[in-house]
Amino acid sequence: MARIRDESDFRSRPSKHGSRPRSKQRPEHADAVTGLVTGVDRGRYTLLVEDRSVLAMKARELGRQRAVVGDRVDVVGDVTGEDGSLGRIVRIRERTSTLRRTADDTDPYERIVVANADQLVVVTALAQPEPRTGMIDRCVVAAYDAGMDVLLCLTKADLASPDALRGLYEPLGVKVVVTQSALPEPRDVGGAPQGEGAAPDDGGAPVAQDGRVRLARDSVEEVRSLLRGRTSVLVGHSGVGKSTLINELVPDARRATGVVNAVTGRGRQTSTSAVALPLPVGPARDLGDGLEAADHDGWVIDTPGVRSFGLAHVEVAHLLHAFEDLSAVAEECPRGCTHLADAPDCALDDWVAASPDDATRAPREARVTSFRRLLASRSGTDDH
Ligand SMILES: Nc1nc2c(ncn2[C@@H]2O[C@H](COP(=O)(O)OP(=O)(O)OP(=O)(O)O)[C@@H](O)[C@H]2O)c(=O)[nH]1
Ligand SMILES: [Zn+2]
Repeated sequence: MARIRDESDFRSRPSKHGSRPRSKQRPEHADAVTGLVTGVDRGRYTLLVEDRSVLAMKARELGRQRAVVGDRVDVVGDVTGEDGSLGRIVRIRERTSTLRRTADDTDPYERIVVANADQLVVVTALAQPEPRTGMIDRCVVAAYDAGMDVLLCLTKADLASPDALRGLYEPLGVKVVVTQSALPEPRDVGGAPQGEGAAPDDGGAPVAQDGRVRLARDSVEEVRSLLRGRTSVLVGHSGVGKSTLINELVPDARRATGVVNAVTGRGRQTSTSAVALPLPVGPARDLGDGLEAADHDGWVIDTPGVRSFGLAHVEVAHLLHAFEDLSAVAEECPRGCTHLADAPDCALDDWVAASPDDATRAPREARVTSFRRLLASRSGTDDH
């Protein structure tokens, strides 16, 4: 069978300096199998290979290349997934997308956060904590720059209205979905509320065993329908309800992340590593003991450590390409135009001014204003 040559052909040539004989498979890695990186923790990778969870490390020949969650990799060695087994990652497949963030105060490196994802889900509470548009803007910029779609998931709609935020982001083509806590269930007269889903005595929203509120079922299923068949990265500030949502979408999240925990031997997953969870096709599905490929339809990637995106690496021209209409208009801009509100003779202003009627002007204006907000957020200082 013909085999495509790639960099591993080069890397596995015998060294001029060493005379150590190569093992039989090494030059070709003909026995390599493909896996999906679902977790990374301190140099140990959790992979899904067929329907097995396999632990692996990087082969030396990968050099400084780093695999990240979402990567497809070729792995050799012990890929049984049995206790104590360890495979070796010999190749990282070409990525269809890379979600990056620039170095910031707390992290001096530019990092690829996740590979091969096609949707960024920005989880934002409508209240408690108050929404921060600066953070949402930066997420939108990072996603569009990576060629990913954005889904804005507005939580806690039982506490505040989503209308104002919709108005800010729908003009940018951002899809918006709204979740809220479940209404209190009518209680049996004389019967004490019991177990999961039971209403607390104050008549507030039902609370799960872990103390979190239960979410309205239809709102969770609407989110699920928007995640189906896709690889989605969820980001959000602490307290916005991201874990609550993930637990409802992937009831086995804890068991699934247990795969990662087994690696470190610690009770909890580290707070800085992303983890990919298989999205069950429906609410009642149980994944069983393993990550059964047939039982899921899409991946939900949780990023506990990512609270913001440094965007210094994002170029204006590249970002503009995510907006076809604005990109065409901006062809008429003076050279070096920043396209910001104070830019002289920016064609975006002419475009709004040239609206044939009020019904056209309002959405054009909203789109330009929102786009300029995104541009301004690249500085990374606009944290409100
Ligand atoms: N009223 C209301 N409260 C909610 C809703 N969703 C989540 N909460 C509550 O908000 C609080 C924070 O939710 P979490 O899911 O822990 O938030 P998180 O974003 O995962 O935050 P960290 O765990 O700090 O990363 C919890 O007390 C939840 O019960 C909602 O739709 N409505
Ligand atoms: Zn311009």
